[in-house]
Amino acid sequence: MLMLLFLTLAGIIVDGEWKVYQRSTESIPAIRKLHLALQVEEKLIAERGVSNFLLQQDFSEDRAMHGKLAPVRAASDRSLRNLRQALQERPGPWLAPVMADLLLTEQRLAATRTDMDALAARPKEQRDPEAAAAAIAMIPSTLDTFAPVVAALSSIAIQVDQQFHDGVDSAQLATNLRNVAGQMVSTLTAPVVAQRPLTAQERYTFAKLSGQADQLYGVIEMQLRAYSHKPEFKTALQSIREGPLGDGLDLLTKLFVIGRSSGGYDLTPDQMIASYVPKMAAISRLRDLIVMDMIREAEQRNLKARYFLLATVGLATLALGVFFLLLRVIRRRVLRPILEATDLFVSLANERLITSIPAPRYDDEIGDMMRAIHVLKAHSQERICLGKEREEMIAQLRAASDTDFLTGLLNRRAFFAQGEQQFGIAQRYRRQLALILMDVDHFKAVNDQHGHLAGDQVLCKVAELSRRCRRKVDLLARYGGEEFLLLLPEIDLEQGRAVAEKLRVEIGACDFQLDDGVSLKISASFGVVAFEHDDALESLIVRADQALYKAKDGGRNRVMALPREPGQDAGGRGQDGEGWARADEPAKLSVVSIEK
Ligand SMILES: Nc1nc2c(ncn2[C@@H]2O[C@H](COP(=O)(O)OP(=O)(O)OP(=O)(O)O)[C@@H](O)[C@H]2O)c(=O)[nH]1
Repeated sequence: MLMLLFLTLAGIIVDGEWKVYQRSTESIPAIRKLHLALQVEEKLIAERGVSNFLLQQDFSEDRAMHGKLAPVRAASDRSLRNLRQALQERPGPWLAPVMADLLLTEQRLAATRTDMDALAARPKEQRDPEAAAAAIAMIPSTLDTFAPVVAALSSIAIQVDQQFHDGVDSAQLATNLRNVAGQMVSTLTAPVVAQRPLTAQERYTFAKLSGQADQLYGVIEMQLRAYSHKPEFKTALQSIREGPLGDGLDLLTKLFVIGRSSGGYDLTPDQMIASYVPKMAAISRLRDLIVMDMIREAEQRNLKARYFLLATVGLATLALGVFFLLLRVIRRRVLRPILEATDLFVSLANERLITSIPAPRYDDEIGDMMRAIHVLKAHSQERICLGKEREEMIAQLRAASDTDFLTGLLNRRAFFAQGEQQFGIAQRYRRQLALILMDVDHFKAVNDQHGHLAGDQVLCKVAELSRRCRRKVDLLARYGGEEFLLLLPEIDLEQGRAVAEKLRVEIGACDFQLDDGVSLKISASFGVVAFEHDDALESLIVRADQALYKAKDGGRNRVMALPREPGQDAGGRGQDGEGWARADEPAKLSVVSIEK
């Protein structure tokens, strides 16, 4: 967005300078075209003067007279050609109407020349005076046709650069002055040729023209005040004052005075032309001076505009470069680190500590922030480690508090905690649940004969064998000393008995290898009960204990499965052992006892 704004601003400035440069470039050809048009005007005025002069003479047979006409016509044609060529160089929407006026001028000029040549071919006395007057009048009308071309080119030159307003006006006024001066001498040509007094019309025209000449000069002088410091302008104005409006005008005024009375002029028409016409060149020189000065000025402006344009483009490019560099630095040193920091904060918040934190590149605020994130990450890591350690410790403590330190089985506390759950399910949903209480037989003797450590080994082995016998859902615990508990969900009394029997067989079949190389054979007794309307896990254990007692009492190494008798309450060992039998005897009761 910032970049767009900058580019727009730079574009506007460069575009402004480009327009100034373009205008100044267009200005030079526009002034040149106007100059060529003013030259056409001058040549047409000159042709008019010579034509007028010749029509007063009898030159049907005079080759020399024809020789005077040809160069002025050629000059007119050349100037028209030059203008036409220049106009086509840089065409624009203005070209079509200007070319149309130019064509009309050329057509009128050609028609005028044809008429004039037809008249001139006859001896002077045979010429129709009206036709001669009409032919003479056609040349000014050609000038009138050409006037729009000059006006159009003047306004184009001014439009391109308003600064040239005075210069364009002055050049036009100079051409007008040249025209008026030419007309003045033309007015006197006929009377001087005929050596006759001036007609009233001629007197009026001359007086009017001489007044116009004075006025035009005055205006030109005023317009050129800005150029008064330039000596060449001073000289040019002075030569007009001294030439066509000085000696020249004095001569014409003298002839005018004679023409008002006698008409006896003391000079020939040729002498008059030769004395006056060359003086008119001073006016054309002033016009050319004005035009050349405008062109010089336009060229200087064009050069200046080019320098400005180049400087603006250069500065804009430089500024753009600096701007890009600045943006890069801001992006590198501020924006990117902030985005990185945001990602890092999010990572830290989500405890994704594997995200690496870039090392701070600079010793600035962003660097401080990166260092702070490093510290934050270290703290988070520490906190998470501590948390993990704590959880592990809790787990270890929990495991330790639930586990029997010798056998690794559940201890009595954990058995009750988890067993209550199973008992609750059985009680609530009337599910089957069996409990086996196992006691190693004559274990005291093992301790006594082989030592306490050997006793521990035996207990560990019994625990291992028990582990192999149980399912995943069964709870196996060391109840205390050499007693073990096995709680079997979804198992009835008979199935429980079978499990106990299997375990009894396995223990009996096992060789208990002691560290001292002695191999022992041991047995265990089992009390088995199943859940039957018991109101607590303890009562189930009590009943299992009773069954165990009966198994011990029955001779050990046997399984006693004891169903709950109607109305039986929890009781301890020492109750009547009635109702159990040896396994090898057919069971008389529902109690089954197996002895190896
Ligand atoms: N090595 C060892 N001995 C233990 C441990 N806990 C209890 N005892 C011993 O186990 C013996 C249990 O003996 P008694 O209760 O008399 O029973 P018994 O010798 O197995 O005889 P019956 O149960 O009647 O077959 C005691 O001598 C206890 O000291 C233990 O963790 N390790």
